[in-house]
Amino acid sequence: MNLLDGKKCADSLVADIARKVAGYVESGLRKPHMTVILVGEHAPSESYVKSKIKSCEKAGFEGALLRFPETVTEEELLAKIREINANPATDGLIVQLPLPPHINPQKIINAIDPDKDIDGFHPTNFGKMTLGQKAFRPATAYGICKLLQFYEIPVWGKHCVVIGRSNIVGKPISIMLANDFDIGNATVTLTHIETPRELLLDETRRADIIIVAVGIPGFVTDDMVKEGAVVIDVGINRLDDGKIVGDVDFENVKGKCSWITPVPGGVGRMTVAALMLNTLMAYQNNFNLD
Ligand SMILES: Nc1nc2c(c(=O)[nH]1)N[C@@H](CN(C=O)c1ccc(C(=O)N[C@@H](CCC(=O)O)C(=O)O)cc1)CN2
Repeated sequence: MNLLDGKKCADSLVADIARKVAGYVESGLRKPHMTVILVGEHAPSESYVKSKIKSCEKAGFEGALLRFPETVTEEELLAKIREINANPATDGLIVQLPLPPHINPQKIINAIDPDKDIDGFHPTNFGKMTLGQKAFRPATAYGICKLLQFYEIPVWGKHCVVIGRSNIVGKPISIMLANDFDIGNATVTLTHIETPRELLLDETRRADIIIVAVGIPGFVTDDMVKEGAVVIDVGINRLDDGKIVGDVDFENVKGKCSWITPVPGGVGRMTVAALMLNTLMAYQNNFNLD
């Protein structure tokens, strides 16, 4: 079993970005700028946002965190988004999810200028990504592709089974793996927690690559995995004792895999690195750079 080290890969990507940014700044351009909107006091979101701002510093970006109380109205949030959309000094804007129940997340995402939508969640970017056009790609899915590329894990012609159909992970990674550009050309089955158990087992036991994002600790067990498979765990589950575990029963599954991501230290790290790649792209688009 080999570990897919998300920290190592993310550090390498961010160091590459920092070198490029240093060159742009030396030539007289301003730094890339990312704005993060955080609503409320959701503890995991606090930690993710902190790591995004820290990563901005490492990449040579300016990162601004805008905090709103839990009670902020949808209209107040939309007004702030419109203001940032109109500000040419901001290259990328994200609204950290989840949002409080009184705010419709899709309405918020739809309000972000697609040219600043570094999360790649806006329907324009999602559609372009699906059609194979240049677009911001959802960061977790993009990060998984970068991790597979970093470790030179072949995807072409492989049978991939994705478990979980969320808009931010399951759907985009299925599309990206199946597309005939980028990392793609895999044969992909998209399953989810409603998939009948027998059907799910039938698929996962034949899978060369399993990607799971269901938010259920230990969901993927060793009997579901073929010898030599690659297992990508997107889950981040906080147990009562404070421990963070993924959706894979890591201790029992690892012996069967050729490659596996740890949690923490796997896909989560790549999510933040891929967001930095998208921010760099937004900046390069703004200044017509390569
Ligand atoms: N606007 C967005 N909201 C959310 C996204 C997103 O991509 N855009 N994804 C998730 C949360 N997320 C990024 O925002 C995220 C999740 C996990 C990690 C991470 O580094 N995890 C660490 C462990 C975490 C810990 O110790 O607390 C790891 O896996 O090593 C980063 C970002 C939902 N919301």
